[in-house]
Amino acid sequence: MVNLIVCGVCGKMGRRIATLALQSDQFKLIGATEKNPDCIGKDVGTVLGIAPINVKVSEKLSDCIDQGDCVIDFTNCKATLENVRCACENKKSIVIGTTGCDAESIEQIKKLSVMCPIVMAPNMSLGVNILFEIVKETAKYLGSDFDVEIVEMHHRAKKDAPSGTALKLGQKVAEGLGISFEQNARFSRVGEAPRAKNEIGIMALRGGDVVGEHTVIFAGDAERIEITHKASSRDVFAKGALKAASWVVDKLPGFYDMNDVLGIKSK
Ligand SMILES: NC(=O)C1=CN([C@@H]2O[C@H](COP(=O)(O)OP(=O)(O)OC[C@H]3O[C@@H](n4cnc5c(N)ncnc54)[C@H](OP(=O)(O)O)[C@@H]3O)[C@@H](O)[C@H]2O)C=CC1
Ligand SMILES: O=C(O)C1=N[C@H](C(=O)O)C[C@H](O)C1
Repeated sequence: MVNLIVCGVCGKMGRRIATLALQSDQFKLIGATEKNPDCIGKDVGTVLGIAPINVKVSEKLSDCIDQGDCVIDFTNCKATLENVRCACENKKSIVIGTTGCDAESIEQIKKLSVMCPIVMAPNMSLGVNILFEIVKETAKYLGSDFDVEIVEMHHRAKKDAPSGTALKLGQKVAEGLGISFEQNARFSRVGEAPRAKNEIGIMALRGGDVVGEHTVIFAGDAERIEITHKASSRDVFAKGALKAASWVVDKLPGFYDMNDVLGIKSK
């Protein structure tokens, strides 16, 4: 049984993770945090719309970390960094789903992983983690004669753009082609914008209640491959986050991703 703490429990992801954890016999939800003042201090069950569970929503992770084994964080990058620091100082494991972190923040999180085990992944669904490998292999087979464009669509409330998943898909394409992602990524093409060889285009669409859709287009002369993943429920991410929590809880300190959790060996 994993004693679990969910950070961002009143958010779209936090609610699903907490709800599924409460339905599972592998987890005991012993704590939760939130920034939204309408949630802080209330019983977690009450904010989830079920019977009270006798666990209050805290304002800070340090208020509830003691009894926890593992923390799951789906908040924002500033909060994530504070939560990683708190989890690692208290020798607890942490699963991070938050996206939109800059390179410097990710570097700080990696440094903290010498103190505690951390799983960080921009997408916790099985399908997208398989897609990462398919895309890398496809880029390797097709080579630079095929132009790669990545298109993602998410709900109107998403705060970061492009999605963390789209960025990682771009990195996988670059790995497959043996080129630098940073030097070849081209975001939201506008104006006079002829296509350079090896460019990896990334476009972000926002609207409605779209849970998460990613398409990678490989466009050649007179033929095109398009590979799409569509999530129609946040539960695919929430289940992946819980799987990561079960996996990471007894691991040694280190920085892990969903390939480690799912046992996917990247070629
Ligand atoms: N890895 C994956 O598989 C997935 C990753 N994500 C990522 O997860 C993150 C959250 O997504 P989502 O749930 O849709 O976003 P939401 O905005 O719905 O939820 C985030 C919640 O975290 C709260 N929060 C902010 N700061 C703190 C803090 N210091 N302590 C505790 N809680 C805090 C927010 O409160 P307030 O609104 O008051 O700021 C909000 O309730 C995003 O970065 C998203 O991209 C999403 C889906 C899947
Ligand atoms: O904010 C979201 O909703 C999602 N964010 C993740 C990302 O940025 O890649 C994953 C998923 O597509 C949903």
